[in-house]
Amino acid sequence: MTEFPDWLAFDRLEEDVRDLDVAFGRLLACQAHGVPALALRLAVACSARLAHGHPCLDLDILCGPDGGVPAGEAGAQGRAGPPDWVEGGLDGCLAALAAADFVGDGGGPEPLVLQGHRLYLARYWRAGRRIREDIGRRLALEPPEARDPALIRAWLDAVFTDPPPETPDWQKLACATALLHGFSIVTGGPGTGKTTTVVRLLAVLQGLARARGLERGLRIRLAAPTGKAAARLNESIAGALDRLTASADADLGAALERVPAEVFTLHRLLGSRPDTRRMKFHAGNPLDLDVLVVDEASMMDIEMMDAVLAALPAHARLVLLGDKDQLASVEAGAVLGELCARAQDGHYTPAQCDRLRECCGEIVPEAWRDPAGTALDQAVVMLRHSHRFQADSGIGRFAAAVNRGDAPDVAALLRHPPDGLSLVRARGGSDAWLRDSGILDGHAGYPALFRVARDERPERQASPADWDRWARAVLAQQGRFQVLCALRDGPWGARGLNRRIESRLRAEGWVPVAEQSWYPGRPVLVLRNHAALGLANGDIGVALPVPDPARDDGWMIRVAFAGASRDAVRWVSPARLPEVETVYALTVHKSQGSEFDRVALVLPDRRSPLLTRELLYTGATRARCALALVLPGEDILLEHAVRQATRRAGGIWNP
Ligand SMILES: Nc1ncnc2c1ncn2[C@@H]1O[C@H](COP(=O)(O)OP(=O)(O)OP(=O)(O)O)[C@@H](O)[C@H]1O
Repeated sequence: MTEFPDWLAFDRLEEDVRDLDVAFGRLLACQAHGVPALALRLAVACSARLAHGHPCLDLDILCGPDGGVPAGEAGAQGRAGPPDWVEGGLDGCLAALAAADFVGDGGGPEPLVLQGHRLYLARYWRAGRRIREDIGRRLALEPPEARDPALIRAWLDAVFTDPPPETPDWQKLACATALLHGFSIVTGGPGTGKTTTVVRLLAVLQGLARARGLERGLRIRLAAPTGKAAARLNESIAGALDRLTASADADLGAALERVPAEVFTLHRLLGSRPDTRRMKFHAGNPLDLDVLVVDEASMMDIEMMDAVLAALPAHARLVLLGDKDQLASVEAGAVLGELCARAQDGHYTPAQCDRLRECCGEIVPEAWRDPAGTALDQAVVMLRHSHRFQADSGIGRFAAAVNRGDAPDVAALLRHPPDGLSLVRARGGSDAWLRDSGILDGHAGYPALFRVARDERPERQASPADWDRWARAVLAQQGRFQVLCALRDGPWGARGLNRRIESRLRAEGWVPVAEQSWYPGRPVLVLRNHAALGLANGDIGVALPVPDPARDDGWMIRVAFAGASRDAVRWVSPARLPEVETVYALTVHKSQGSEFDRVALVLPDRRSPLLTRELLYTGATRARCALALVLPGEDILLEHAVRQATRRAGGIWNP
């Protein structure tokens, strides 16, 4: 085996260099001849950046004042200037890469690609290029439904009958925008009406398709990145359909009947197979559909976006829904964030404003107009009015202040918390915070979960439907309250908190003795996809006792998971479950796509690069009614988190 040259000193890179990254560096070093050590180190750093969600190594950031510390960490480490191993600054890096035969311009077989000042692994560069080209083609497409503005207007007026909560009616504008383009995005914070808007859009699309003689209607599919997000979208689509159907005339009623409520996970939609990256549906075997709506699109990474676009027929529309301000996917590429980078200010051209006015009667205000707007700008609409939070609601105000990076406002809100918001200090080794934050509350906290599991349990001879009903009640209670945290490890991470909460629940008599790991009421988190069981990474189930005549005590434990439709329950034997862990505390990352009535958001007691503005915002907006912020450390940690916006290297939409 070739000796690993110690002059490369990858361990001095000050990156979170993984074994995988070093192995990549070794491979390049073995094959390279006369290549500067700096080029190899940059290649290893580029590979290491992927673990932080960056699809590329941005040399301007690396050589800039923050010194290339992974996004958001510069302040935490207080370092100024590039790291020591970057010899000769930006010019030195560019010269080293120019001399490396493993770096190309994307046209050849080289494993790395340099574009301007950004270094990519070729695989991600190619995926980014395919995404740009595909979205560009769909933006240029004029869908058949877009050709008759008067008919569009008639249909939009038929579905938007309530007085709008704001002027202009951004939901109506979002519908019109999505009708006019083969690719569109509706972004907005929690409860801004993304689902409501898309149900109206789909009804209008079906109405317009029928009007142009397409009797079979459009083939529409709804999807979301995770099972949890898919289940939630299924519920809210079904609710929105019910509400619209209640006041619909015959034409609208017929169109609504053709709007599906079933939601697929993206993996299921694409036909993912175990142990291979290849999907059943791809460019050579495209999906058979006309419209695809993907919710929670902020969770889509670059590879998933690439796979979805590839599998979508050329004529099909893609509508992405999501909150651009949420945490991006853990994998590389904040695709939605990049695509929505200019959404805040609209940038609609005069021609687009005229078209929108013709199609929906709404006038885009001057502040959102821009004669230099791009094709992508015209296809993105940001909804701004939350129907979930009143203007004075604690959660809404807190989330908005965090999103603005307004640390003084966040501090002021926590000094005099409005309804729905509370600050709980966890100090001096005392467990009082467990009670103060609602975790031990008998009506709303975890004891309520055990109470429903114990008190509402059916009689032994009850019917299967009764057992399912009970399981649904337990799962509904599980969805009412959740402890969230920033980290996995450490006393204030998910692992430490789970142990602490479980032992406290044991002390209070809810959880049985330590040896009994599968006890009634134990909530568990699935850590791996399991296609055969229909379980996805991130699904949460609850262990419950059900009758088993074959056993001496007459009972066995099964884990109940919510099924695909509203009343369905999947019962799984613990022995068949893939990797799971107890989940009294869930990381904010894993909670994406879920919502709870009440949330206790526990911060760590020291600074962490993971504790960012996006994480706080995402955690806070998982709560519908009440948010308790638990602070075990100094207030300054919260201030740092609010100021620490994730700075991803971008590089997908504008390489
Ligand atoms: N124009 C509107 N007028 C009145 N109520 C509305 C309107 N739009 C949405 N709502 C209500 O606001 C709530 C949230 O709407 P919706 O679920 O569509 O938002 P969302 O952006 O998809 O939310 P999230 O993704 O955070 O779940 C629903 O109860 C819905 O009925």
